[in-house]
Formats: sequence, structure tokens, C-alpha cells
Amino acid sequence: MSDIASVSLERPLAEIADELGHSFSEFGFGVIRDHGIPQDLIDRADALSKAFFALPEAAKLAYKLEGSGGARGYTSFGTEKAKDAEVHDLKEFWHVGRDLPEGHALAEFMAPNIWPGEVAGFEETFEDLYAAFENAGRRVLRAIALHLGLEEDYFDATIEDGNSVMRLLHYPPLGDDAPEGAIRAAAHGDINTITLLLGAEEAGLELLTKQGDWLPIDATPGALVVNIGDMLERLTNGKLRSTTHRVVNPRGDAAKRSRYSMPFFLHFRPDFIIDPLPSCAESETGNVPEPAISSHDFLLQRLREINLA
Ligand SMILES: O=C(O)CCC(=O)C(=O)O
Ligand SMILES: [Fe+2]
Repeated sequence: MSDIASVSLERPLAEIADELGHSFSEFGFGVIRDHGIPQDLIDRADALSKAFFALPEAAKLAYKLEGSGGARGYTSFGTEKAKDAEVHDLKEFWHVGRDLPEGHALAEFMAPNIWPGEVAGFEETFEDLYAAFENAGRRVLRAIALHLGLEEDYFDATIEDGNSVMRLLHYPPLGDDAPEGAIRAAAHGDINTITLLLGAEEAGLELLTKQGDWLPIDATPGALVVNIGDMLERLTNGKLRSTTHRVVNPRGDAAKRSRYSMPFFLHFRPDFIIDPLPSCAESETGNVPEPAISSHDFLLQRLREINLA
């Protein structure tokens, strides 16, 4: 078994497509260097995320939108629970989504963003980071398209105006009062198309291999960890794997430190129909294709399972 691929996104896509594709088939994960998201933007975003989570709980709770499924703004510690988990995750987070112009045909699927007034520069910085994540994600999907034998730009139209969500995550230092068995992020698969994650150089992220072992993911500082979500797994009839992963609690001194990370959950357009690709038929993957479903309906199904809708 080879290792998780680590590739430079500056290389010609045709050269990296299969290396990445095989890593996504075997592990569901790949590491991307030279992803084009400027380091100074990442540094600013990190600092602002830390500044937000350092606010008093009451100030943060003012940005919790009841009944919105946590799609925008703040979700407090002790809310999200992985599918089938007994206890909640040890994390709090903030969601930034796409801002569509008023009257846009897809506006009904995407609530407007809210911004914490206490943290100067938050809106501008995270709008920029959202756009930078999108560009990197589009390029990764072009490599995936080549690997699948599709036109390079196949995915471009499928993600245009998609309801991708950027999550700023804070796992506080471990308290003594955590429920038995609770971990920073319990084992789960991501729901979306692909996820691009910044901050994985801080230890804790692990994936479940096909053989059933937990494999720590170690990323070089500044690299993007990319994983396949359930929607792309369904479209490719399991050829690309949406792999179960988790964030374990650190031991020793690290337990006294917070962990911060920033996943970008790249989504298809809400009206994109996830209909398994003919090139990923049962004869190729051994799986019976799932029926077609719109990306929006699929998302709703899954959010209900994790307590967010
Ligand atoms: O914080 C991390 O490293 C991973 C987070 C994650 O898997 C998620 O939020 O879906
Ligand atoms: Fe995840």
C-alpha cells in the first residue's frame, strides 16, 4: 500500500491527476502543496479566527442563528454530534457561506452571511479566503476530472454558485467536565463534494483505512489536506472514497492547548443532480449505483442525521 499522495498544485494537472486520483481511491485523502492560497491571507485568517473565539461566550452566542441549522454564523460548544455518535463533539465553530446577489435564482438555498462586528477586518478577510479556497478547489476538481476520463472543466459548471461553506473551527483545551467518550471530532464522513482543510499540521486528524486502522494524517505546515465527500463518492459510485475521519484528543501538554483548523466544504450547486457517472458503472467499481438525487435534497438528509437540521 502506497502512502497518501502529496502533490504540488503548480504542476501540470495531467501529471498529478492519477497520483491524486489513486490516493482518493485508496485513502479518500490527498495533501496539496503550492495550492495558491497566499500565506499572508492564511495568517490573517488564523489571527481573526482566534480573536473571534476569544470573545466572551455571551458575545459569541449573539451570532447563533436559531433554526438555521448552523449554516451561517456561530455554533456553540456541545452542539454538533457526528452521525450515530452518543455524545457531542468538543468544538465550536463559525460558518461563512456564499453571498448571492439579491434576486438570484439560488438565493432560497443560501442564507445571507452575518459578521461579528467585534473583530475588525473579519468580513473582508474571510470573503477573500472563501474565494481563494474556491479557486484551489476548482483546480483540484479539474485534476479529478482528468483522472475520471472526463473533460477537464467537467466540474466547473457543477460547482458554480454552489453552497460551499467555510468553517472556522476551535477545539478548546480539554476540560475535566467532558462527557465520557467525547472527542474533538467523532468519526464521520463529510457530506459535500470535496473538503479542503487548512490547519492539519496541528496533530489529531486521523482517517480510517480500508483495512480498518486509524492512520494519522500529517501535513506539512501550510499544506491543504483534501478529502472526498459523500456527494462525490456517490457521483463516482464509490470509485473515489468518502473516508471516515476524526480528530482525537491530544495527550500531555497539547491537551492544554486549543486546536484551530479551517475546512472549506466545497459543494455542488443545490440543483445539480448527483447521478452516478457512466464511467463509474458497477462493472468498474463493484457497487450498484445509488439513484439520482439533487445535491440540496442529499444535504438535507444528511444534516438531519447530525443534529443540524
Ligand atoms: O479539524 C480538523 O482537522 C477536521 C475537521 C473535520 O473533519 C470537519 O469539520 O469535518
Ligand atoms: Fe470532516
